[in-house]
Amino acid sequence: MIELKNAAYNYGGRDLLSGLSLKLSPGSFHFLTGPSGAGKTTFLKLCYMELQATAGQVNVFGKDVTTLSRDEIAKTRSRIGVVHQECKFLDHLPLTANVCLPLTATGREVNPDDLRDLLAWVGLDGHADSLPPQLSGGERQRAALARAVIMAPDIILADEPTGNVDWEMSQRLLRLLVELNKMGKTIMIATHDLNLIRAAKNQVNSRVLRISNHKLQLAGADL
Ligand SMILES: Nc1ncnc2c1ncn2[C@@H]1O[C@H](COP(=O)(O)OP(=O)(O)OP(=O)(O)O)[C@@H](O)[C@H]1O
Repeated sequence: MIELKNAAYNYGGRDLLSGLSLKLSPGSFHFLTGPSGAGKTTFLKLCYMELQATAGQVNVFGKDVTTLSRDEIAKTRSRIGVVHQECKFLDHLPLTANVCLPLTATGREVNPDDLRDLLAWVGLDGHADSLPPQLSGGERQRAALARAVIMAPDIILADEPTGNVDWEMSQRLLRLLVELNKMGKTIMIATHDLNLIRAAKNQVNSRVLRISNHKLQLAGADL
C-alpha cells in the first residue's frame, strides 16, 4: 500500500531521515515511535504525500509519488485518512459540518444515515450540533478520527491521536483504531506512549517501528 525504498528527507540540507525502507501491507497495524523531534510527523507526511522524499523512492498504492500529477495526488490522498497531531476545526461550523468537510469540499453528497452511524461509532451522537470550541480534548480527537474515516479510506495514519487525553480516553481511541483494523483498514499510529503500545498487544497483531538516529528500525520485544 505504501512502500519506501531507501527514502530520505531533509529540511534545508540537514538529513532528518535517511535510508528509510518499509512496506506497509494491507490490513497491517503499525506503531511509530521515537523521541520528540526524531521525525515521526515528517515520516507520516512522506506517507501521505504532503512531502516528497529528497532521495530514494516512495510508492503509494503502487505508484511512484514523483510521477503523480497534482490531481492524481489529491485522488490518491483521499484513500488515506489522516488524524493530525493538532486537530484543527472550523470553529464557526457545527461538528457535523466539520466531520463532513472532506466530502463536501470535493462536492460529494453526505448520506445522513451514514453520518449518524459514524457519530454514534465515535460516541459523539449527542454533539452533532456542537461547535468545536464546546468539545473536550477527547471529543475533539474522536471528531478528528470521524473526519479521517468519512471518505472510507484504505489507510489511516494517526499522529499522536491520544496526545492530550487521559488513559481511559486513549484506550477508547485505541479500540476504535483496532476496530477499523479489524474491518480491514491499514493503520499506523505515531505515539510516544509506550503504555498504549503495550495495551494494544492484547488487542491486535501490531508491529512497532522506531525512528532513532535518523533511521527507521523495527523495535524489539523490549517494550
Ligand atoms: N517545516 C519544517 N522546516 C524545518 N524544520 C522542520 C520542519 N518541520 C519539522 N522540522 C524539524 O524536523 C524535526 C522533526 O520534526 P517532526 O515533527 O517530524 O518530529 P516528531 O518526531 O514528530 O516530533 P514530536 O514527537 O515532538 O511531534 C524537528 O527538529 C523539527 O524542528
